[in-house]
Amino acid sequence: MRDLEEPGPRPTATPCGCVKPALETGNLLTEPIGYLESCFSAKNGTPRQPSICSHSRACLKIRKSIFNNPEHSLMGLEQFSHVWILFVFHKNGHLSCKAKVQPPRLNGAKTGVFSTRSPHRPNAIGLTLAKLEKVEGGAIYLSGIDMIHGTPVLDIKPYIADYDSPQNLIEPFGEFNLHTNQHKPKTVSWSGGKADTGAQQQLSGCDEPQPCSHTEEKPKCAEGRSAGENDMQHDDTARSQRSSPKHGEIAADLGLESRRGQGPNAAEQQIGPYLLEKSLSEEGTDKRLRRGEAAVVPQGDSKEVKPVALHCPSSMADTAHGSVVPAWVREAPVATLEVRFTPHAEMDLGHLSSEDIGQASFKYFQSAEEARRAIESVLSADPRSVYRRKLCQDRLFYFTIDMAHVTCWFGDGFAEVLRIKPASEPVQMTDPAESLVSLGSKISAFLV
Ligand SMILES: C[S@@+](CC[C@H](N)C(=O)[O-])C[C@H]1O[C@@H](n2cnc3c(N)ncnc32)[C@H](O)[C@@H]1O
Repeated sequence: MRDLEEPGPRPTATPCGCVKPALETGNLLTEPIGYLESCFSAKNGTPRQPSICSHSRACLKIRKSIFNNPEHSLMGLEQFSHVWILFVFHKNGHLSCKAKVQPPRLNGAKTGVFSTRSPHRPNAIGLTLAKLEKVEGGAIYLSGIDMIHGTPVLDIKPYIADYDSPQNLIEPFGEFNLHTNQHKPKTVSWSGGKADTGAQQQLSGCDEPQPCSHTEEKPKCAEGRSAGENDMQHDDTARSQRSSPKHGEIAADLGLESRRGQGPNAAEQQIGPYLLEKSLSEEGTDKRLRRGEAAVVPQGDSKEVKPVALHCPSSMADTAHGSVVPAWVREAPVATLEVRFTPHAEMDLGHLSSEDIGQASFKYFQSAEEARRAIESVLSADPRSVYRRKLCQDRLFYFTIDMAHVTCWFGDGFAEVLRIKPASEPVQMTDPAESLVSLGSKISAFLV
């Protein structure tokens, strides 16, 4: 055990001088199993979590350099409705990360990187639960994704609710004691069902917002920041930092959005750091947090998430489906936005989906309606960074989805699409030879 924890410049060398294989020391040399073809071409406008846009589409072709017969590796996968996709945040821009980050949902406040889904982490690995639309040969077709085009994918694993969802981990008879060969009454367990609204209200009652103290200088507005990025500063640069990040360019997000009618509820299946302790004999009456501290979401900038004493039941935001998440995850600072299209944008959308000669048409979406719904989902979740939301409110916002380059602006409680033009530059694959979706070859059979 000591070996594992010993720091040093040569992690593969053991005290006796022999060199351990890289795998044993955790120094895994990864090779992408494929590069994702996604309807999102850039970070800007890409949903923060897959649940935000169930219409989003992607496909992944297993590379022949991984398996001679890629289709063999996908055998049986078609029997699953959802898959976990492990991938590399290859467009992070730098390899550094900070111990504390500012996820958009915290509106400028900081929290530990490991309590977030920030792309900027010691190992830039992302995890997305996507809907598996179909398996075809050596390729899989996905929907409900939050990765950009060209994302290197490291692994695919089937989603298995029995293993992956805490609600299925309840031990109805309590823990089994190996020594006594008996079950003992449970002291640590899950509620296993939705907490009643009254309880939830009571639980959130303690989450008093902290006073706002905005002390930072107003920075200059910069275009092209990603949905997950903001310009607030971070501290505690990771020891693994390998290159200097541009100041304040660290993105952060948690983005555990509740699902909108799509597959398993990822938000509700997150195991938060706070376990619910509930004695079986006191069911429904005594809910206490057992481990760690829960968070209060400050409403101002540059604040850290304030820990709340364990005995305060209101620090626990939700016990839905046997998992617990802090209040700030659910109570986002930004409400869902109403999405409007100007008549001009409506016309643009019609043109874009028409099959007129010379007119670009969608590659991932089957109809203008589907594209519209995808655009609506992206915008209603407010894809802007905290920085843009607060300091560049009046700026136009652009993003590209499939073949559509969308221009919009944000007002109080709404987003309005002004123009939808054909994207000028077709999305390039990291490895163009691997491309499944080439221009002009619309994957109309996507959802067949
Ligand atoms: C907050 S992360 C969450 C990703 C994943 N669901 C997770 O929890 O690990 C999603 C954001 O990462 C960014 N992103 C997506 N693909 C990326 C890539 N290949 N490289 C860098 N950033 C990426 C986009 O801005 C997107 O909004």
